[in-house]
Amino acid sequence: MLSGTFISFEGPDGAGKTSALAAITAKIQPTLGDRLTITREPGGNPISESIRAIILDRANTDMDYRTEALLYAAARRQHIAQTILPALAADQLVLCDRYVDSSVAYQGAGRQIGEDAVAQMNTFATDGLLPDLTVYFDVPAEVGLRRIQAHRQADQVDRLDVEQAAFHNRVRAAYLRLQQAHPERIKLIDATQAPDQVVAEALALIKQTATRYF
Ligand SMILES: Nc1ncnc2c1ncn2[C@@H]1O[C@H](COP(=O)(O)OP(=O)(O)OP(=O)(O)O)[C@@H](O)[C@H]1O
Ligand SMILES: Cc1cn([C@H]2C[C@H](O)[C@@H](COP(=O)(O)O)O2)c(=O)[nH]c1=O
Repeated sequence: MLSGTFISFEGPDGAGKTSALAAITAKIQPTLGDRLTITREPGGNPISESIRAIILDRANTDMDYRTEALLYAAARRQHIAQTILPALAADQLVLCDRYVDSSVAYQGAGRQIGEDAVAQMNTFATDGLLPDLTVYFDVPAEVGLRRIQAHRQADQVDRLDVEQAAFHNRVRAAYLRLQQAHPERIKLIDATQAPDQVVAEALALIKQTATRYF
């Protein structure tokens, strides 16, 4: 029985998910202690982090798009089995930086494999496990890319960050379609706002869904 609460953070590159997650963790960790699991995709455990390194390595320019989609799904399956399910079974609040919506947006729309095909392929990996809440950090693609270029060292920019603007525009458009298709699960935040406001709105959504932890 999975009694915990599962919340994912989604958005285009540079939307501010990772910094918001760090700020939220600093605010709620003192209260929640070991009832809180913070994790990310691809990654979250040694096997999935190893797959992440292969996927994001800028040297892997010849990776086939379906190979890429399958590697994300493989990392996800391991993450679910080894990290997410045990945490939910232990009644924890799980906050995850990216999950299956990333595959639909990046591989389905960005790589143009097909959003339905990627969603279907991932039902095998997830066995139908979806977040109770997805906080979608919405920014125009060029805003996210400008942030990344302004703040990251050249060696921190990965294989997907260096994709062309058209790719990132397709990713953002797919996220907006997902949000419109699943408004009860996916809640949109205007992530062009100041960081403190973005964090306050994300935390309010988390508290609404995970009431009993606060
Ligand atoms: N609301 C904001 N306004 C301006 N800059 C921001 C905001 N939020 C985050 N940033 C800055 O933008 C950059 C990207 O933020 P962050 O790494 O949190 O984004 P991300 O969504 O996790 O990106 P990625 O998915 O590419 O890892 C960082 O340098 C961060 O300080
Ligand atoms: C889970 C997932 C991620 N991606 C992409 C999105 C980002 O460009 C990178 C992950 O890096 P981050 O800095 O940790 O956000 O991978 C993807 O294309 N498909 C996925 O399923």
